[in-house]
Amino acid sequence: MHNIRQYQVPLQKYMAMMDLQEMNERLFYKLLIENVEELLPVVYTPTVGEACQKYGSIFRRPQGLFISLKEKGKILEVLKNWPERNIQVIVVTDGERILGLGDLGCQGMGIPVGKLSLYTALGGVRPSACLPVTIDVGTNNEKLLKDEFYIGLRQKRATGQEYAELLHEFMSAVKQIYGEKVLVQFEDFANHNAFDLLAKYGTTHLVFNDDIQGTASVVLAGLIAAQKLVGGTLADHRFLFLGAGEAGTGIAELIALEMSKQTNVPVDDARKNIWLVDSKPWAHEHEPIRDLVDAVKAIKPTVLIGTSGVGKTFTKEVVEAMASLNEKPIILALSNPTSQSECTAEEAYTWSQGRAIFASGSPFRPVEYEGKVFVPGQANNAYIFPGFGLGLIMSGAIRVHDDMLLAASEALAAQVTQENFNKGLLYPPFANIRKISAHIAADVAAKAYELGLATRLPQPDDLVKYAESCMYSPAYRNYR
Ligand SMILES: O=C([O-])CC(=O)C(=O)O
Ligand SMILES: [Mg+2]
Repeated sequence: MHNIRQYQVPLQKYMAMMDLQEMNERLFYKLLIENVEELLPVVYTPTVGEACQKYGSIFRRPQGLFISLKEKGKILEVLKNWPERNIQVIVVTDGERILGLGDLGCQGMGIPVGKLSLYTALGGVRPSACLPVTIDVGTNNEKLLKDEFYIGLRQKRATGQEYAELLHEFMSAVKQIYGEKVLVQFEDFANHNAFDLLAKYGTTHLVFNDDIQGTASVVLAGLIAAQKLVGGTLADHRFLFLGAGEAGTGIAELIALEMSKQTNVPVDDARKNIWLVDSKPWAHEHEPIRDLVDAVKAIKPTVLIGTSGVGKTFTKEVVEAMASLNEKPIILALSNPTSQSECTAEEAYTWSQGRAIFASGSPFRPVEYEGKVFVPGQANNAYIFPGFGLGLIMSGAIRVHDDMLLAASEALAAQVTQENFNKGLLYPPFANIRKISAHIAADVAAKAYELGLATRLPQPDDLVKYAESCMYSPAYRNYR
């Protein structure tokens, strides 16, 4: 750590950590686990975003498997080149929508690599069981196409049938070589492909989309926890979203599902409390409203959620309108990385005179406002997906079910202590993340057994203990 801390520039810390991962995997994970709050923003959001933008010029060795259009018809063979056979989790991207940064083509590889290192560090999945994959169908990023250091195919993105066939070959090959229980996590695909792939493979494969389902689960956990701060239940709230993409609609659907379970109302009725700016699938009867401030004034939401990928859209006017409507406005600025955040923590607290309950997608430092210190929560997907994946793996689940997402949200919300609430936190500190992941894994596994989707039988008596016993630990031995 002393060595890593010599670097002032986050990207240099990132490169030093990637070198360490390559050179001494055990030490990499030991550092990451023991210094998780300090290193998470280095190996993951926000620094990983910058790393992807500059991936070609900081390239050292391939850290994952690239599968390009040129490998069409040979994907099974390509997979066989990977040195490990016993794969449990694949994180795959096509690089079209990396965080809120757009199309980075092949340079998106930093995301599967980073997410899988969190599967290991936070969820205890063995490093050798993790496979990062980037599907290279080209890029529409003109700057990258002209960049001498670009590492991918220099062509416009393949779409339509050509795209679908490559993805289908990949999904079939993966099941053929690694079996039915391999978890495939889709990450940072563009909206249309993300929804299509999840719908298409959800019934035949064990698939999970972190941007839709993981984000939904982590945000729902924060909202369940927030009820302890503001009182009442989810059904007492009105939600307004800016951005109806993967995250926005994913969160909205999961909130509606949870509300409908809590209050026994049909999901369609629960949806009436949720509004998305510019959304077709969620359209309500209402005259058109042009901008967000007017939407806030007209809808009078108690919760404002930013999932647009566009920074600085929660302006002073917007936050002030939320604060004038609510004693404790809940404001979630979820777009990543920090540059795309809808507002900063400081803006949320200052413009609401210290009344906002705020969380963001990317980390912000504590803020002092009128002598009081506010610690912003981070609605970080890393709270959920590592434990969620571990729960699927340890129960031998063969499909993902929405009720498992609800179980994960409730498990995470239950880990927020009174002491955390006293500081205004909606999420527990990351320092305890392995314990949190074990609890999430246990509850997800329990749900898999309950739904008849688990294949590891008999069901262990104590699922938390069992989860802990499954977790990889980078322990050093004492030699005499
Ligand atoms: O990476 C994160 O922290 C959340 C995420 O998946 C994204 O923004 O695409
Ligand atoms: Mg993502």
